[in-house]
Amino acid sequence: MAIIEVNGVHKAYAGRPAVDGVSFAVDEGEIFGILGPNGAGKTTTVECVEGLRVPDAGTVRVAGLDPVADHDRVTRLLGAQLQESELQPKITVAEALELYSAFYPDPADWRALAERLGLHTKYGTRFAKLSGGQKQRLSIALALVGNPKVVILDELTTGLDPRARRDTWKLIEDVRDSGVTVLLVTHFMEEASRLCDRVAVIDKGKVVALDTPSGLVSRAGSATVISFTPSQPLDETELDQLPGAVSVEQNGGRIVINGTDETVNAVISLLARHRITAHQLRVTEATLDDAFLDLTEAEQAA
Ligand SMILES: Nc1ncnc2c1ncn2[C@@H]1O[C@H](COP(=O)(O)OP(=O)(O)OP(=O)(O)O)[C@@H](O)[C@H]1O
Repeated sequence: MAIIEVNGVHKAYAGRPAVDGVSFAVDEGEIFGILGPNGAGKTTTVECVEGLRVPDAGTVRVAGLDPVADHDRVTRLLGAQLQESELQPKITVAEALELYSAFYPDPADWRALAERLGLHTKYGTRFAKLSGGQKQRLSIALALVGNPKVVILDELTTGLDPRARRDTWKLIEDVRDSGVTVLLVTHFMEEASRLCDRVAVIDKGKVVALDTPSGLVSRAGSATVISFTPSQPLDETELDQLPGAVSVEQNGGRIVINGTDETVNAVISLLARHRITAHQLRVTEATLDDAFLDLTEAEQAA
């Protein structure tokens, strides 16, 4: 069942469209990613979901409620991550958790939450003295303190080192496993691949693709790249006719074929048939990075 429904949302700033007919639905219990280049309209979209911006056209529903007309009720269902600048540098971890839990009618036990997020040894530490990873954990704790059904996390791991980023991913999985739906805005392909059940790729205010991370990868024009240097020249027509081959390039004796798994098997049979040896045979799989570039490049070139 969809807990967030965004339908044909448009939002312009001073006549310039930032969000241009965006639609998607987030199912209860999933981690749904919004991925896109800078300025694509991701933040504006989630601000419409939070009721912080009013769409010029289209509708948004959170658990069936309008985030603008039913703002108070929606605020109780949604936990949003704070921007760093929204916390006073001198506030301590315990003070921030206690203060924010007082904003909600039915808050979580903030001490249990702090323990779950590994913040219980930092109660007396001022916000300004926390490490980047600890600040992120506090912002997640504050997003969860109101016992939300949905948590919205925007650029969660930007600026974190690889270990802190991985720790944060584990936390997000734990949050989802506890029954909270997660809407995650990210620039990181690895983060989207690892965490998200489904991803909407937004570019220039439009959803250019919506699929599982592996679905997006397999849609990329060239899911598998096969390259090798044959011991003897190969007939180009035969290469072009390989099943699944999207493109074949020959450069200085090296052959590079964009294709599929099926193409890999066909290349091996072709080589065996002609008794040709392949030197430095490499088969690489496309990643979400490739899919993202494929999906957004056409637009950039336009
Ligand atoms: N308050 C505003 N006033 C005017 N223009 C804005 C405002 N907020 C965003 N924009 C413009 O709207 C477009 C979309 O911005 P938005 O912040 O939604 O994109 P984003 O995908 O979240 O980008 P980023 O990844 O860089 O945070 C951009 O061109 C941006 O410059």
